[in-house]
Amino acid sequence: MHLCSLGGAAELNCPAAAARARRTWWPGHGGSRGGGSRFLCCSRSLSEGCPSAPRLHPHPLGGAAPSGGGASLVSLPRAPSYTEPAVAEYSKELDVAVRVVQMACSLCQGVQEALLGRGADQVKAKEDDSPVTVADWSVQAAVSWLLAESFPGERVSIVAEEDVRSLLEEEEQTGPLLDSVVSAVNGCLREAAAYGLTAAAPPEGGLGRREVLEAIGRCNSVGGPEGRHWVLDPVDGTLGFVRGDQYAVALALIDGGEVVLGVLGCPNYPMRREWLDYHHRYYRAAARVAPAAAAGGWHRGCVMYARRGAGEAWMQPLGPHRAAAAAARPVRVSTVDDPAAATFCEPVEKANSSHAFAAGLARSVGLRNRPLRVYSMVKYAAIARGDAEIFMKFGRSGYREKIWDHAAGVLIVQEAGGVVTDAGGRPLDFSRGIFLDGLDRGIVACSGASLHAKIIAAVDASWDSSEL
Ligand SMILES: Nc1ncnc2c1ncn2[C@@H]1O[C@H](COP(=O)(O)O)[C@@H](OP(=O)(O)O)[C@H]1O
Ligand SMILES: [Mg+2]
Repeated sequence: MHLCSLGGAAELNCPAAAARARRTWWPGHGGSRGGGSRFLCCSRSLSEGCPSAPRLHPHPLGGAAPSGGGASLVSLPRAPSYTEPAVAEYSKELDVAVRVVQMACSLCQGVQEALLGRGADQVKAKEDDSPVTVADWSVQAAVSWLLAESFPGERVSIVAEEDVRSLLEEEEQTGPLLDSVVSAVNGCLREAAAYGLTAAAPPEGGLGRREVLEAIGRCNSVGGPEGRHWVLDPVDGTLGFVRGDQYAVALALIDGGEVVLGVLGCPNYPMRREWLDYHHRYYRAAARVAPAAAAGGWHRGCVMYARRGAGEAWMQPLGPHRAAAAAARPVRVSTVDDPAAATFCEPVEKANSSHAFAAGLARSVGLRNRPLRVYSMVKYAAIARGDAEIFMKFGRSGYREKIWDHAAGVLIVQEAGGVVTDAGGRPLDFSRGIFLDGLDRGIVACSGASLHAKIIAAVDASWDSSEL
């Protein structure tokens, strides 16, 4: 199946697409019913010789419910089944997940802005000393609520990082916190219509303390090999978040132990690579002086998403649904396979991954570029869209990686054409519950098989002499 571009010469030249457009018009990709859409499914394959078929992939959200801004995703009828069954699988889940992550990113942006203005007293420490903020609990509550309301009648299982107990303990020790969370959650849910999730809007008056606590507490699933489990890291890279730097909102769906869809919201990772080197505070300052440039969206972050087996991954800018979906585009890993030209990513914090071991590997493989040190799963996003070629993580011995720190990013990289395994070259196993148990030494994500093979061989060659 291929797509014809709606509204341009391609569509006019394609009778199959035009006829289908008259019969069943669905905005495959974020357009309104009145026009402005980019894609329309054409039933003729490339081999059947549609003269105008550009080599475009159908957008993965195309087979789901209509995506006009303000429409209720859940209450409107499903799109006609022009997509093949395999392609349509999980399309509603992916559509909802993208909208939910968009809303969560918007919530985070508000909290981060306030946090940077107000200072460190807004940042709390968890039992393991890692930071946590209003955003972590608020996103978890909002996502939990939105998923439950979007899939009524289903038992929605969610594995997520935060828990109610730590929120209540914090409230007891350091003062009012829950009210800030309730207010952030309601602020987020009030935007449901703008993101096309009207059916998931909160009741009049908003959610109360009890409902917010319940929503957070519902995310206590432990995952595993059976059934469906949503996997959420509400704010991945909280240290980056509190420092005004990169962080991610990560949502994945595991079905039968396999990651079947992944959505990664990266609020400070702009759509255009050339803006990457600028700190996001600079974008905001620049946007104030030149609002026209801001309207172009160059300063905003992005949301990436993929569905297992589709062989493609997509990216859209942050923002309400209609505009964001209209600006979506596919992403692909880099084609660089010469180590001398490749860039590798690693965590900023050397406590989270050995910089020394990675530097040794880089030398032995012939990587010459400076490492790209980035907080959070934004590293996976960088690989998926070709901003870097390699991501390596070697935690200290005994550290157990959690599924919410990897599930969404791994799938997006794989579907964008990359390879992700443990450092022994084996696939990551997301079927074992909360932890990525059985992981051999570390995690290696690469844009291609050749670089991946070189890194894996280098790990083997140097592991015994390392202190890991
Ligand atoms: N000692 C450790 N070793 C490896 N990873 C760790 C770690 N301590 C925390 N992490 C994980 O690393 C994540 C941050 O990744 P990175 O270092 O790449 O930015 C944290 O996510 P959270 O910030 O969501 O807690 C946390 O899950
Ligand atoms: Mg995390």
